[in-house]
Amino acid sequence: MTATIDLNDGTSIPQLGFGTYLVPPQDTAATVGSALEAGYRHIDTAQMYGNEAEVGQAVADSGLPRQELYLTSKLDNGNHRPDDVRRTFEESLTRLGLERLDLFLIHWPLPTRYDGDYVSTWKAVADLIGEGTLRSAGVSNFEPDHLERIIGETGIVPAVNQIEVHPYFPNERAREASLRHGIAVEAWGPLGQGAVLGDEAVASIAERTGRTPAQVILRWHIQRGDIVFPKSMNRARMEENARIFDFELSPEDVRAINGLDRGPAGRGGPDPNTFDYVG
Ligand SMILES: NC(=O)C1=CN([C@@H]2O[C@H](COP(=O)(O)OP(=O)(O)OC[C@H]3O[C@@H](n4cnc5c(N)ncnc54)[C@H](OP(=O)(O)O)[C@@H]3O)[C@@H](O)[C@H]2O)C=CC1
Ligand SMILES: O=C(O)C(=O)[C@@H](O)[C@H](O)C(=O)CO
Repeated sequence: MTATIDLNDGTSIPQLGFGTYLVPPQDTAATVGSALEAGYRHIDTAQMYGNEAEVGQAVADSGLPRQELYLTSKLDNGNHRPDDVRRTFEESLTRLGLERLDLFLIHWPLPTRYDGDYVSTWKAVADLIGEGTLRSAGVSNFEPDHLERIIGETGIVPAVNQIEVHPYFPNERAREASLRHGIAVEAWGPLGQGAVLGDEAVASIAERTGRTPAQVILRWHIQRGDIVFPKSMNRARMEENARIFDFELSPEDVRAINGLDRGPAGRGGPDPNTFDYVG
């Protein structure tokens, strides 16, 4: 169903996955189960989403061999203190019913919290590698300055940076800073959390190519080399979002979608420089 992307630590990740933000816990086992049936093998969750246990339930119920699956979770904003990193990572493993996670990310840098000390948090996350319980360590919502600090002060380069990326907010500064360090880019909100789906330019490309707007947008991401995990609670849309490896956008279509960039106004989510929410 999908291509894979090689990470800088020698592992690889399926380029297409399934997102679980705002999938309520009571619906998660069925929704993720449906995504696994539809062929998804990469699931993105987070401590913050409150649905790790139900993701784990879907994985167990699927009967799929563990090595066929790629599972990511993220450190919640209240768990940045180094002592809390290991403890809550182990709690995530327990909730997920796993012996090993494929990827664990610092969810937000929280530069205005914990005295701005996300460097110690990064060191604690990276230290989890090598104990057999985590394959790859990364970050999320890290801006160029945050990346420079953690790499400069620890010498450890994250495997991925999961950032907001979509046609209205291609986030080129953070994307290029990541790629310059060999850090793979995971595009969260690849459909602009729904906002890009009604775009006229996208609709006209969709009509001409016989695809849907979601497929056109997701294909644009794939051709850029970004890792995506669209979320849908609808089985038909899950299947639609996965049928993106049997066509190609022309250079003209790619240029037209690149032209939808709205600059900073296109950002749909919080600004990582100021976001300091701790639940
Ligand atoms: N690291 C971070 O800070 C963040 C990470 N994420 C991760 O990224 C994932 C993806 O981002 P997300 O915020 O969910 O937004 P997406 O860009 O994936 O958009 C999801 C929305 O689009 C709708 N949708 C999906 N497919 C289609 C389709 N084919 N046609 C029409 N509508 C569609 C969904 O509705 P419906 O369910 O009804 O189909 C939902 O409303 C998250 O689920 C999460 O795992 C997200 C935000 C922040
Ligand atoms: O979904 C995530 O992973 C997030 O971090 C966001 O939901 C973020 O917390 C947010 O948008 C809060 O309004």
